[in-house]
Amino acid sequence: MMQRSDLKSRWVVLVLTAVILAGSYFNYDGPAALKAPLQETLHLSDTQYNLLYSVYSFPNIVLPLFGGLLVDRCGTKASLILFVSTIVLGQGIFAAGVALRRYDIALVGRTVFGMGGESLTVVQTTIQAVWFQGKEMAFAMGLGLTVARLGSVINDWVMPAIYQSGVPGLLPPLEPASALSFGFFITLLSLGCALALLLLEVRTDRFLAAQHKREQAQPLLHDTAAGAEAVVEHMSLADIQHFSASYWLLTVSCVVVYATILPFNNVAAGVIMGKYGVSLEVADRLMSIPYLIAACINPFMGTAVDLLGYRAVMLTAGAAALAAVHLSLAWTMVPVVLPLVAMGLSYSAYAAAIWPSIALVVDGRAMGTAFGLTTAVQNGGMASMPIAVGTLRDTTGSYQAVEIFFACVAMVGVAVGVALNVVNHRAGGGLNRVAKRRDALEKKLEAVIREDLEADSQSR
Ligand SMILES: NCCCC[C@H](NC(=O)[C@@H](N)CC(=O)O)C(=O)O
Repeated sequence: MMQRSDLKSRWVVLVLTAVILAGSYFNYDGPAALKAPLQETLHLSDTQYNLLYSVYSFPNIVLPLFGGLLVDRCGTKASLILFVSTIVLGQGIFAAGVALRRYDIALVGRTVFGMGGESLTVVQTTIQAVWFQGKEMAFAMGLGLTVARLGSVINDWVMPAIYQSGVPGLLPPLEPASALSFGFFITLLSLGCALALLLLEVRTDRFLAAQHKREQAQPLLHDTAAGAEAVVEHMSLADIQHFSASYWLLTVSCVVVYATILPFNNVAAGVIMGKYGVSLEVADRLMSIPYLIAACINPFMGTAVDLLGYRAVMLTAGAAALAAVHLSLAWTMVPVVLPLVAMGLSYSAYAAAIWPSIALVVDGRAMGTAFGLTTAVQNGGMASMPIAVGTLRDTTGSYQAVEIFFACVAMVGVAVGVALNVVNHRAGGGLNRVAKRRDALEKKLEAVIREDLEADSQSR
């Protein structure tokens, strides 16, 4: 039966989903690019400024799970429009709050933005998984992540520039709300792409339904259907208990390994300055190396995964390399560029393997819930990591203990990866096989069954 992944329009879907997420990542990092002007304009302490990020993160320890359930129950189309509209609304409220010099309104804006932001990642990943299943899934997810991360990088350049010069005739200079209003226009661009995607999905539904009808009209498929209607079961929270051991191991791996990458970025400048004695400006530039490297090579890592498989091996190797990176930052004085480049490579390898793996170990109707649950648990890890890191740094007075801690967490990721390889091997080793080959095998099997049924119906 023809599927979405057989259609050429999947490449349009890839572009649209990538731009949608880039709009979200662009605005997530908005406060960081405008830290000083925001603190000055709204008279914010460091704690109040950090709260702009905490109110984004904390609800997301739970929300993406329900976001994912919504994706499975109501479909990707409705969920996509809902989550993109939520980030538009959130960014609008945030910009208005800053324009009105109302910190409370700004906080409400960031909270609403967060309610859409992470669930948007879930629906975006689900859409890519559906459109690229058995095809170039890891490449598509890698390219999507690259574009999204570019959204963060562009934000770092564009926001301060708009703050300085405004937009002639439209937005006044030296006003943080101007830059944030520009961010609001970017969310409108995401909404435009979401609407275009909605149209494409509706047309695709019609096309595939017509195609399906035509296939059912063939005598063979009358036989297989035997007059029975396909039952579409709806996903419920209780169905989570049926997720496989591989899924749970992937989720634990995602929490621990991501906890050694993204939260490291928050303290990277401090680690580099403390250890190598460079200025804040130099440390800021150096700390962008891992994300830049990852952004450049994500699509290639994705292609490697699509062509070779070895997902479980790759995510275990990624965790091991991250442990080595953190140990070298704790105990050696190698030029700092080396561990930072190695971190970018390992992050990219890990990300290329983990997200497509989740799509492979769950049933299609549970995909949104599975991505949602993993994202929710992952956010739990990322919300608690800064607290652990801050406490370690305050009690020991140095970043060495922090780096050893990061390395230990990465080693837990290695142990989970080894367990995943064993469990998955016992279950047939699907994670380490090439998805295309699985697809081909399934098609071969389908053809054999089809031939059998045809022979059967002729002999009757
Ligand atoms: N299509 C996969 C998208 C996930 C990419 C991943 N993002 C996350 O894990 C987010 N849930 C958390 C975050 O962005 O902070 C990434 O590697 O950025």
